[in-house]
Amino acid sequence: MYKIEVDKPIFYLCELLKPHIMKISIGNDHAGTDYKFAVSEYLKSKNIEVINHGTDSEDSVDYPDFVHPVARDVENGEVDLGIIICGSGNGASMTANKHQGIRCALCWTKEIAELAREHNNANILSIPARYTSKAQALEMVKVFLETEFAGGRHATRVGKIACN
Ligand SMILES: O=C(CO)[C@H](O)[C@H](O)[C@H](O)COP(=O)(O)O
Repeated sequence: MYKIEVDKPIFYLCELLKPHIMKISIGNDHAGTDYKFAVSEYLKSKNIEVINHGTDSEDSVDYPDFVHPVARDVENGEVDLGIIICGSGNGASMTANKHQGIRCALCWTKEIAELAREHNNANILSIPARYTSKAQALEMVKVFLETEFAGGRHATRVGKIACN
């Protein structure tokens, strides 16, 4: 029986070189407040710093007011990724994608969230709180943070998204 010894120094070096998601910007409208708190708690449990742009209440608000700050954080490189949460996710992702440096993905399954990172190098996840469970939302956040962009043929395509 052959026992494969993982060469420890190399193994740990590879782990160290993996991009660590250390800071996330998050924003939501009144339909996403409850989910925002659950997501924030999850992120903090993973030692990820959370920049919370609100809203923190369930009083009716206008989602662009809470999405633009997240998009600015991401495109300015102040955070690693962004998360926006509202009822359908549509208005929030439309708002975020108005920003030049943003590729915001509206996701409703963990598979779609995984592909948003792997194939599209998405840098903001838009969560439809009224159409996913909290468990699904947390699964999507987990896979969104853990999945790296595959590059290759996908990089060529992502490079063609921007229109002047
Ligand atoms: O599209 C939206 C914003 O991204 C969301 O679905 C909003 O949460 C929704 O439009 C809010 O609707 P409400 O009737 O004012 O609660």
